[in-house]
Amino acid sequence: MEGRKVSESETTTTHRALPEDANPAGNVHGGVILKQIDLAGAVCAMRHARGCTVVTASIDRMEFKAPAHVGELLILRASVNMVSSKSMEVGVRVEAENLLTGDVRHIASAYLTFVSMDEQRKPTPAPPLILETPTHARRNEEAKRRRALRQEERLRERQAQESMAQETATAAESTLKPKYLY
Ligand SMILES: CC(=O)SCCNC(=O)CCNC(=O)[C@H](O)C(C)(C)COP(=O)(O)OP(=O)(O)OC[C@H]1O[C@@H](n2cnc3c(N)ncnc32)[C@H](O)[C@@H]1OP(=O)(O)O
Repeated sequence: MEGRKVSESETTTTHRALPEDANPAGNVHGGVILKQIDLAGAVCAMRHARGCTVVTASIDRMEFKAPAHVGELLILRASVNMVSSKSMEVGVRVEAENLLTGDVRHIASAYLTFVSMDEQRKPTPAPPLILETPTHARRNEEAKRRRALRQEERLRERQAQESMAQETATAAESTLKPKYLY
């Protein structure tokens, strides 16, 4: 499959924060920002996987570094950091621009994993990623480390679920058995 350059899918989207996006104090809800992150990331992933749809498989833990306020413009910049076989890590940086003063603040950064899907809605390979700059190479290295950590975490969770299921089955079996046999 032919590779695709990082610059071919880089995406910038904006969202003007309106009163319905915020709490009574005028701070934009985290969920609103998260939705915009997911949308921007999906556009970027779809541009990379052109011709396939994508689904969000995971969003890494994220922190809100500063509040965004009603009236401000959220600016979301998304780019593909890494492609493995069927999944892509997309990084999204969110800034808030005060349209009156021009002041811009970093609000949050997030890393999302999207999976490209074929017409039968089955995971399908995504085009390899062509890195063009030292920044792309650095982000790619960091993304590989995050992928390894994610895989370890998923394995740990699966093992914990399996051992819990085993304990539940054992407990159910012991309550079914009569306690005293005469
Ligand atoms: C419009 C939207 O955004 S949809 C919004 C919400 N998202 C969804 O509804 C997605 C629901 N989840 C699913 O459909 C499935 O769990 C999928 C498609 C994400 C993965 O399905 P699986 O059967 O696990 O697929 P499979 O084992 O073949 O893995 C496919 C790829 O997904 C990756 N993957 C699967 N689960 C995860 C996860 N939790 N986090 C990160 N990557 C994941 C795998 O590593 C693999 O990538 P790779 O080939 O590059 O290594």
